[in-house]
Amino acid sequence: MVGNGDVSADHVIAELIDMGFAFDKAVKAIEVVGPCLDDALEFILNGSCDRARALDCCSTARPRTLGLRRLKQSNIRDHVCPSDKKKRSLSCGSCDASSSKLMKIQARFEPAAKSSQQEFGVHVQAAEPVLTLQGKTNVVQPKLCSSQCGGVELEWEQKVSGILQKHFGFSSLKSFQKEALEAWLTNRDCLVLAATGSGKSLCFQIPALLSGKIVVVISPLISLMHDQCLKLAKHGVSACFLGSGQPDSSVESKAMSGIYSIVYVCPETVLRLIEPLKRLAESHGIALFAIDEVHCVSKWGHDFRPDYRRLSVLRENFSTSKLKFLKFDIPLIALTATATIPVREDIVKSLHMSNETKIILTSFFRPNLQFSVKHSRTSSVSSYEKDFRVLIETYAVERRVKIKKSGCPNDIDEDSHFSSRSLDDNSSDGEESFSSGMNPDYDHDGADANDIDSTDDDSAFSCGKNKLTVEFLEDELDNTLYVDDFDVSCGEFIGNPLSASSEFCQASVIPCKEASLEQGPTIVYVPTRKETLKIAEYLSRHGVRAAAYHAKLPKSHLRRVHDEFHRNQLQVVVATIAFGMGIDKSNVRRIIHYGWPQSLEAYYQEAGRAGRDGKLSDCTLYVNLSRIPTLLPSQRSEEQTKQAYRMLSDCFRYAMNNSVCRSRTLVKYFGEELTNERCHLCDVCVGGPPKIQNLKEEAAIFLRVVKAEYMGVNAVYGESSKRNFLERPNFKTLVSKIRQRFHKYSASDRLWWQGLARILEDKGYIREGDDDKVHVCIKYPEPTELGLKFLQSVETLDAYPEGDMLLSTEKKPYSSFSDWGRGWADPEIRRQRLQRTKCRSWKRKMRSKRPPRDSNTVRGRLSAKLAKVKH
Ligand SMILES: Nc1ncnc2c1ncn2[C@@H]1O[C@H](COP(=O)(O)OP(=O)(O)OP(=O)(O)O)[C@@H](O)[C@H]1O
Ligand SMILES: [Mg+2]
Repeated sequence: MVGNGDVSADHVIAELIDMGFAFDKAVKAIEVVGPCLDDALEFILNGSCDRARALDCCSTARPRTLGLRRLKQSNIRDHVCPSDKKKRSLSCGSCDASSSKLMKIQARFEPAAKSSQQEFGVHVQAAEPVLTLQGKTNVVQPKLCSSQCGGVELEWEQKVSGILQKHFGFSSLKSFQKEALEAWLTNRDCLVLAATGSGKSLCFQIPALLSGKIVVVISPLISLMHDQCLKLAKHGVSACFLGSGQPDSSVESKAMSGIYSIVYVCPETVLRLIEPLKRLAESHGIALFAIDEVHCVSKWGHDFRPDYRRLSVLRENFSTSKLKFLKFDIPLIALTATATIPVREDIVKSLHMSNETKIILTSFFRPNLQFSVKHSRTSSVSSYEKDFRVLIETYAVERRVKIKKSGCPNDIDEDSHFSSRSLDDNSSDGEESFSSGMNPDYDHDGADANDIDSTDDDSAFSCGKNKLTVEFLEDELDNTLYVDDFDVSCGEFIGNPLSASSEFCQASVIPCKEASLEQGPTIVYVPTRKETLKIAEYLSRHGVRAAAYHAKLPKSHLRRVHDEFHRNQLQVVVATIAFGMGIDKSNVRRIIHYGWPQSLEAYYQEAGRAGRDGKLSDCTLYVNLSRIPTLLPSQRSEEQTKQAYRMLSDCFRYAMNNSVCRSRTLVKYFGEELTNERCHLCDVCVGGPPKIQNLKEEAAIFLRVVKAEYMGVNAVYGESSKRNFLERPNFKTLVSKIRQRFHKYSASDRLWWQGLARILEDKGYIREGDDDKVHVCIKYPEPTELGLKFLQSVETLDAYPEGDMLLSTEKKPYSSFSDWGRGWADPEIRRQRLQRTKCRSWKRKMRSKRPPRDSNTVRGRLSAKLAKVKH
């Protein structure tokens, strides 16, 4: 029928697809019930439809939207506001004997509104509000009072277990999830700190299903809310998201009238909706306020959002003192995977969480992630060639296998050059967003004398088949994707059947180092937008199905990347931090950080996208160990800048360290001591630390020079004078002095001394003299008492050389300016350098010979004008 060119059927299918239903589902519905939208809808949602009535209804001119509303509301309302029939009230004596805990737990299941049932006594359990697998309302009959049938705990655990099986396909709760539920059942606020991918979302999803009341979830990103709503719909739970990214204006009023079990909302919107939420609390009951990714509350966190800080209004407005119909303050649950100890304290304080807040702290350790750090300049195509060779080869093998299986190379070839093609497709709507709001506004590390990094030109960019315009070349840190930055086609999700082959069933294999990586996608995180495009283009050119992702790309492109990534159609996404929080795809096998992350929290958060199925996954950090990271977001207060530098410094130390297990360092950063000494997977555990060295002689020289300079300046200007500090030589000058005074070290590398200074600082022998600023690396070293004592002692200084120290001792053409000068004497070095200079001047010449700009574009006209002025 559908395939026979039936126009009305096609029309109905199109409408269904518009509503967000899958094509095959729409086709099947039409085949069964005929080309009637209402009946097709009923068939999809309820899994059945009276065929005779369907035919009858097709001839009735009933407004389509009304039909839809009737279906949705009757289905969902039925269980969101459980009717008298669905409840059993017990005022029996057996209940009187129950403990106070029982009373509290029972209160959980009462609707907040003063309903008629309340007059009959305490409800033991509300009907379970669930949608069946077919999307049909299904009310589980309430059970008898728990004290009658053997224990409250057993009662609710059984109930949860049923919900878990039915909706999510899991056999049991994880212990931290159980603890969080227990806290909620006893009306306590709760702060959950659990590893990425551990399953925090269930802690606030189950209460909605268990109580029949509404759970309001505050979430920072629209893409995250969208993903979660889609998943819930798949699991048969009605949910929606609200915010400026919500295209359907009716969803908000529907949510406020209690249609959805779970309402996701961005912080700005929840602040606006306080009054409607109060009415919702009275009419339907709000079971819980969940604040997801709660580290955004804290100024000390890596992703501070000012609106998150104002969420204390939830406690202020939804407490018994404000709302007389409440029996207890509506509990808050706050969840994050990346909060250091100061951040946790800040969260509890700023959200006005109660003094009895239950803190659930699980291990941050991810046993299936193998961490490693590699040195790379990360800025040139030659680095890409070196660093992405294995990745390209891996996917090439995958392609070959696919071609062999399908026997049709064309199918697969079509997918290459993905990123370029996708961007081209969107060029029209993307143009505006690319050219607006981009400030090349970040601190560059002043390349110092010893840095021999050759800056790359844009040749890699312009020589590709699909040229990218200059509008793509902005170089700013990405803004995190705020709610407004991402629009989605629908925001309303009604439960769909749970697929039998649930991708959420977790594998519980604990990988060992011998295991090899399975096939799966990769996310490459880069610090700037420009690099997302450069690298995606590079990978596409080498046959990898790769796409770029950053907040300023066209929304349609971002949507497509999300979509294709989740459907395994993309092999690599090259992204800024905008593709971080909440990406929950089970089989991500590799996370590559290509450049310095802004903090270890951000790093761990992004690395946490890997291996969510529990299988071995790789997290590699490629950074230029010869450069101090200084890339910071613009528009920060002085205090925030200091904090940002502190976080960068922690990152820098993490990468430089090569003697302590990486996982150990990472979890320690979040205040956890790994029970095992090592993870047995990271590069340090597998490759072992470098050879320990006695650095006494160098340490003594360094301390002596620092002491002499420090004393000298103090002697001239007095100890506490401001001038004293300004006159003090900085680290670079100190190294020059060492080179001048000690012949043995005349050709030594500054990087080596930088590593030594860090070791001395860690030991407490020197300190930073500049108290006004935070530096990633010590800038004005000052000797400490301990350092001066060490100078007098015969103590040795045994230490592992760090990343920069090892790098500086690796063979390289020259290690200092003097060596560089000497290099000209070597004919081979001279030839190479002259070759490079020739190449540069040739490129300059070619640039000047570029064809005239297109007079149809603003840029073209402007450059023509400029050329005129020059002449
Ligand atoms: N009890 C459980 N048993 C098995 N799998 C579970 C359980 N709870 C959650 N999961 C699975 O764990 C995965 C991660 O869940 P979720 O997205 O809630 O993680 P998260 O802790 O919020 O991670 P992130 O910090 O990255 O947001 C999901 O795919 C989910 O299916
Ligand atoms: Mg989460």
